[in-house]
Amino acid sequence: MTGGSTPKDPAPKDRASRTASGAQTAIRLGTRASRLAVAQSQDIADRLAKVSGRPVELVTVTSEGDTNRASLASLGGTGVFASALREALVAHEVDVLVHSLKDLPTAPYPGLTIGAVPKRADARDVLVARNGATVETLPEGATVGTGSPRRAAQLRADRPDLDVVDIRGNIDTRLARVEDDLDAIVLAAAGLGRIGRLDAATELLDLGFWPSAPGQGALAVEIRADEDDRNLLAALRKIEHAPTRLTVTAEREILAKLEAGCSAPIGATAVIDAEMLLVSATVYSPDGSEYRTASHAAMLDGSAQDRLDEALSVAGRVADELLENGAAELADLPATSGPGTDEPDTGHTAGPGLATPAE
Ligand SMILES: NCc1[nH]cc(CCC(=O)O)c1CC(=O)O
Repeated sequence: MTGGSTPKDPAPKDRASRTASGAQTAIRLGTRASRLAVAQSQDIADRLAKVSGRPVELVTVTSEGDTNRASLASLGGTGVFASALREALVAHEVDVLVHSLKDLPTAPYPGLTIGAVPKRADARDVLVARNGATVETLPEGATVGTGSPRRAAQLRADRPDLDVVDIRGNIDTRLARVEDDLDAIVLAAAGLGRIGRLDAATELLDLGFWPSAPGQGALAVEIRADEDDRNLLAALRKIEHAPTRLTVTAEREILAKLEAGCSAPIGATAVIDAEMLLVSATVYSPDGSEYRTASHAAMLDGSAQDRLDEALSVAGRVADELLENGAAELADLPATSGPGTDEPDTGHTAGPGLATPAE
């Protein structure tokens, strides 16, 4: 190397939490522009600012899922919302992303990792109906909107007389349909709560009969896998909620094992009760006429890693039992092989099971 006398401006790959002059560097949080995305991003930004002592600035990133009016299914898969954000993260344009965990594909994304899973909000779905109706009191043949095959199957399982209508759009758009042309819609309690509209709910749907999407109500804070900003890493550890990480890991493992996308007709619920992890999942036929449920439990002890391994193992048993009972055929999932033919994790990155819209 021939020593140049005037060093160029160093352009470090990773920014330190302070500049050379001692000023604090802002943490840049990439977000979609939707009301829900901004609400949950701002919530995490506020918490990160508090625990890191640094400013956190929101950077809006537009994705195809936001601009394309076509049905999400035609956009070719899960993660349509996440991909533009993830590209910005990989390119060092932002430092953290906040995702709704249930919209995030289970396959790992090269170069990125989930830096924190904060405490989960309500995992339940809610009914928003005219005249304060509940599922039970909806009039015969009432129209109920949802874009989720799981919710459609659950509604049909309970009330075969209902007219389930496929709807799209953000939460405000969907709420407006109840004023407009529908008798009711089904939404996530967490999303409604985050935009301050939980008052619109006319019934909270019990997870026992209405298990919600794996990871529903939880957020994932994504960072670069090689992030070396120690202040940021410490801040993420402070907003991490270990029981949530554990339960959503179990729920998402079932989705991965069934090779299902985020809108497959699958509900999953994991809870921790007095150090006991209970994991159960239900897979529906699209018309709701049939379903399979499996549940397993285990005591949790040992290190955080032991507990995560146990969660994965319990979830694996749930998935295996569902497959043994024909869940893949029932819901038309690609994972028709059943237990015992575990291939190296190749099936999760592509295939028809992933080419499905977000809920
Ligand atoms: N795909 C839409 C979506 N993604 C995340 C939420 C909010 C709930 C959550 O964060 O789990 C919603 C709205 C809904 O399902 O009603």
